[in-house]
Amino acid sequence: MELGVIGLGRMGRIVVDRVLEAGHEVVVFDIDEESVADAADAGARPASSIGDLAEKLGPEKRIWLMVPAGDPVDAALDELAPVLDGDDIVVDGGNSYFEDSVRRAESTDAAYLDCGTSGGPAGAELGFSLMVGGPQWAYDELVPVFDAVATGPDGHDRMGPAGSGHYVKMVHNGVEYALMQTYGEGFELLANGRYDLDLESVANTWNNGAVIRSWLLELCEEAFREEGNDLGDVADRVEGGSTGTWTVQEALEQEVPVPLIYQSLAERFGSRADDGRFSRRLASRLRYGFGRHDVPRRE
Ligand SMILES: NC(=O)C1=CN([C@@H]2O[C@H](COP(=O)(O)OP(=O)(O)OC[C@H]3O[C@@H](n4cnc5c(N)ncnc54)[C@H](O)[C@@H]3O)[C@@H](O)[C@H]2O)C=CC1
Ligand SMILES: O=C(CO)[C@H](O)[C@H](O)COP(=O)(O)O
Repeated sequence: MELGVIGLGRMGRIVVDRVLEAGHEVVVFDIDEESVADAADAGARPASSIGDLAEKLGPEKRIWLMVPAGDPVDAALDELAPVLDGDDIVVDGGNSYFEDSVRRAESTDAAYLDCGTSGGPAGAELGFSLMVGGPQWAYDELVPVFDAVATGPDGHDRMGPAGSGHYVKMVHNGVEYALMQTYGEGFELLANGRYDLDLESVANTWNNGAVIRSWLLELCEEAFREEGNDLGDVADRVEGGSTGTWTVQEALEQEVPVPLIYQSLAERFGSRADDGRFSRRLASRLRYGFGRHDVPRRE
């Protein structure tokens, strides 16, 4: 299969490498010329514009968008619109708002797959977890690509119609916020409690057989190992927040109580007052662990 990939940042580049590794052809474009040149060095065919990428793909186009959510997705779709028809397939693998994905699916001539992607840049070696929404035929057609990008055949599935992939990913991120918050609170109590504890050792011990073992807890262990028991100069400030805000808004609309997810989001907003909370500094460091997001550092 031949896949066009638009957006070659932390995530898009992993999509390219994994699809190439599985033996498929990849045509790439990014507004950053250096990223295109790097991907070409790795074996992809470079394109000089979105139009050029579409031309290189030939009549049945399979295109994966991995650009930041919001305007860049609409901008890419606007440029693709003149060359897309009903035999083509566009995947949006970013963290788009699900209602935007429903709108885009309705207004795009191609079959549109909204694909929630979890695993972050740290998941490059293992592969991602992919939550896909959209037409069944388009999902079936792209199974070889999803097999390559995900951990394997079990690492992806079709959730339902348009929007459902990004809806499931939105809720996933709400859960992610709450898990990070609860690990942060537990370690904050241990750090300020009555014993002088080695937190890396605690995390390591918990990760070996404890009920609360998890990948996020492994990333806690990594954070203590790399930053020190007191998290060194990691600042008390957690960025991000859009997907968690959507989760809470949707929960309010559906009248489903999600107090832990809301509280985790509120803690992030509260962190921007810079009052030195340990739990938030750990959450910030964990975002680097799985997402390679920048860690704000103390002066
Ligand atoms: N980093 C993470 O942990 C995860 C990120 N995502 C989502 O994946 C998407 C991409 O994220 P990252 O790779 O982390 O972002 P990134 O900022 O590392 O990469 C985005 C790339 O898109 C390119 N770009 C921007 N506008 C463009 C346009 N109009 N045409 C072509 N290229 C354009 C940029 O030059 C950049 O190379 C986002 O929606 C993000 O929320 C999803 C899961 C995990
Ligand atoms: O989707 C992700 C992980 O699953 C991304 O890392 C996302 O950026 C996390 O959300 P936030 O930036 O709000 O912390």
